[in-house]
Amino acid sequence: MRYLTAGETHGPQLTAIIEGLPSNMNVLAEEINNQLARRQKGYGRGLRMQIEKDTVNIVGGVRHGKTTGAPVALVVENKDWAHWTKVMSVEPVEEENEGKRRVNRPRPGHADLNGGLKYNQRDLRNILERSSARETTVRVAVGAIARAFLAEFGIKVAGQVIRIGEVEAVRQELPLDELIRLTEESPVRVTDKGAEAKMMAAIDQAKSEGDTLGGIVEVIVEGVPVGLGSHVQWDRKLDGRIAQAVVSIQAFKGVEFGIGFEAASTKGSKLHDEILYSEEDGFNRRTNRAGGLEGGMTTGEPIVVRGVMKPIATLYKALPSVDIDTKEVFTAQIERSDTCAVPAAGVIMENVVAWVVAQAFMEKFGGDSIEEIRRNYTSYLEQVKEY
Ligand SMILES: Cc1cc2nc3c(=O)[nH]c(=O)nc-3n(C[C@H](O)[C@H](O)[C@H](O)COP(=O)(O)O)c2cc1C
Ligand SMILES: C=C(O[C@@H]1CC(C(=O)O)=C[C@@H](OP(=O)(O)O)[C@H]1O)C(=O)O
Repeated sequence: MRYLTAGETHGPQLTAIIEGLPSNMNVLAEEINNQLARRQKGYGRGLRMQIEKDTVNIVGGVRHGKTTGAPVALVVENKDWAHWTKVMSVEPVEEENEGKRRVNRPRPGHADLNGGLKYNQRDLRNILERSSARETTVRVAVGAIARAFLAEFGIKVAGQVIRIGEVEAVRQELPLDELIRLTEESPVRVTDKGAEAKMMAAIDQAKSEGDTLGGIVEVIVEGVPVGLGSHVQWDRKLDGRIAQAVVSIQAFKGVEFGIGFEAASTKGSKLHDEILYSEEDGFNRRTNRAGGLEGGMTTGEPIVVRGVMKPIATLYKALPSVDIDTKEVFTAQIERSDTCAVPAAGVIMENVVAWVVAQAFMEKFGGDSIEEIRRNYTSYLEQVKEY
């Protein structure tokens, strides 16, 4: 399975094409819209989220709510396009519009300068339009389909915010449904009410200072069988593939699994998850410090992965930059911007991780219809049970 996205942040729409989904799988616009709505929430976002009302248009590969095996095409419209039609027009614009909203003072931390130099663009809008995290709308729509696929096999995905700026949330070990319920109620997607208030105050303060904040989000995938991914080739290792998906989210700079970076200062005897066996549960572990992955393969324990998001690049109190025309020192251009997008990014991370796990599941149990995959899966579970 693979997918591509296209579209600009202020263009008419974002598009995704997914290739390789099995037939006879339920794909409901309502489920996709639910994920899109989750992505739009989250304390700290700018005015754009009040303009958009993201909903999906399924324009290929699905009939009467089920996949046919053909590529699935998804479209999400930009409501903001109405305000940008002239600036963004695909036709050459008239002279009077030519200079309007041209970007010539690159923002440190964004893609503007590198993209301008690389693609030889003198209007950096041609870079920012595509580097913008607006693109994640359709990645989330794709992830919603991956989640629906995983749900057919009892696999669930959830997420929570662990840190915003200097405020860390106390992590509770909760049943996944409870975690989902509590984080859905929280504007910053935490279960720790004390941290919630402090995080919101930190975002307000950063905003009033023209500054921005980053943070850490955690994603948990429960119900995965042992043996997704593989140890035999570098690009089949599932931890590596999940890491790639996480760091591909705009502004994500780090990733860790299970106990993560703490592993560096933990002795082996205190780190590795002891192997247990019982008739009822088969092979299992008392602990899950590995975060559900060993040797690039799932252990059967939940996948636990965290991603680090840097602070938003566009600062209302802009940083020094250089005008690409005059080469003079100026402050960077200010585009309308978020103060903190960590809670929203947590939803994005859930969905990109769901995609990679669904992809690995398809590789292992793959078939052309959901029925064929179910047969393959059931037979593998028998093999594992009898091992
Ligand atoms: C949900 C989300 C919202 C974002 N909003 C903004 C924003 O309003 N302004 C901004 O400068 N960057 C924002 N970013 C981050 C930029 O898109 C990102 O920093 C930029 O594309 C450069 O890529 P890099 O940070 O991965 O190197 C956002 C990222 C995410 C995930
Ligand atoms: C549009 C979204 O996020 C955008 C991501 C983004 C960036 O630079 O990444 C910059 C802002 O764009 P705008 O100037 O249009 O407000 C955010 O709003 C979205 O998440 O749907």
